Amino acid sequence: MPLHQLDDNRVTDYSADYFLSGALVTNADNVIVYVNTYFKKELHWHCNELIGKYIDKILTKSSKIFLQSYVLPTLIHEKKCQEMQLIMLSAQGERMAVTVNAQLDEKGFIYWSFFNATQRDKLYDELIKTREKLEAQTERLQSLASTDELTSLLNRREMDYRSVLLLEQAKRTHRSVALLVIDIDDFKQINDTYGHLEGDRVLKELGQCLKKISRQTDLVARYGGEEFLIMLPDTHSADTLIFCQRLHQLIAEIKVGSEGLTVSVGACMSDSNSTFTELFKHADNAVYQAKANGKNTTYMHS
Ligand SMILES: Nc1nc2c(ncn2[C@@H]2O[C@H](COP(=O)(O)OP(=O)(O)OP(=O)(O)O)[C@@H](O)[C@H]2O)c(=O)[nH]1
Repeated sequence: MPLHQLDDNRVTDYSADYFLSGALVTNADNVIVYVNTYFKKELHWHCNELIGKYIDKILTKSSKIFLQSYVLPTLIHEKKCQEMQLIMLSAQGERMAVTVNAQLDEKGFIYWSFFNATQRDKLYDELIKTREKLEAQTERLQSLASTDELTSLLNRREMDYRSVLLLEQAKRTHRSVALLVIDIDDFKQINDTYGHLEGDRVLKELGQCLKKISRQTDLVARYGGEEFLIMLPDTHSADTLIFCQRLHQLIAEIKVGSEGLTVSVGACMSDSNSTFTELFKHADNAVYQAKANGKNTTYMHS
């Protein structure tokens, strides 16, 4: 324990034992030659259990690997290493997260200081948990803001947003896009006859059916009460009509009483100048035409 004599004969003890951090010295063979009493007080090591042993003794397996692969080479190269994160072991094998600074002298001795980082790690863990919670909440809010509650399809706002992006992409790649407006036939009558809950069940099943028939890249939305939209990228008019035929067949499998559900579909194809507003207008007019043609059919805008 070094004692320092002041000019006026007062003796002041500046021992490293008073520091609230571990101080340790290793020689050129990585053997411990000095430890302060922090190792006894906080980690319950007896001095003689450590002096003469390799520094590995107080480190976990992964910290030993880090020591050999990074810390020692860095010390040789740069003479010092700062704020490294290691896990130290107590005499009973308990783990303690530590921040380590180390300095190499010209004789090969390394002067290590270990700071307890448990509190910091706890705080860090809490911050990570809080961030994960916030991310999950944000995801949920984003999903709520973009999907229709009843059918889980895209809602109108999300469809308006995504359709513009999809059309821009189609223009860049010179591909055509089909827009379908799907309107349930006589839905008011379904509600009036079977009640609103049954009407909701029909909307839900139709939503699932549209999702099932569509590709991952298609946009499928509930756009209004009983009006649905599908946007098919990279699709030509012949394929669109085949798609609509299948759509009518599949939708007929949804039963309302003893009858199969029917829809009227208005379809239109994009060209290189189409905007979503124009396409929607054409497809919407086409639905009216399909209704005027007796319902349960598709009308393609030309
Ligand atoms: N159950 C239920 N009904 C809804 C919902 N949104 C809208 N509707 C009903 O959908 C019906 C639409 O009726 P109309 O616009 O007259 O259309 P329609 O009866 O399908 O007639 P056509 O379009 O000519 O075939 C109305 O009765 C609305 O109340 C909903 O979320 N749930």
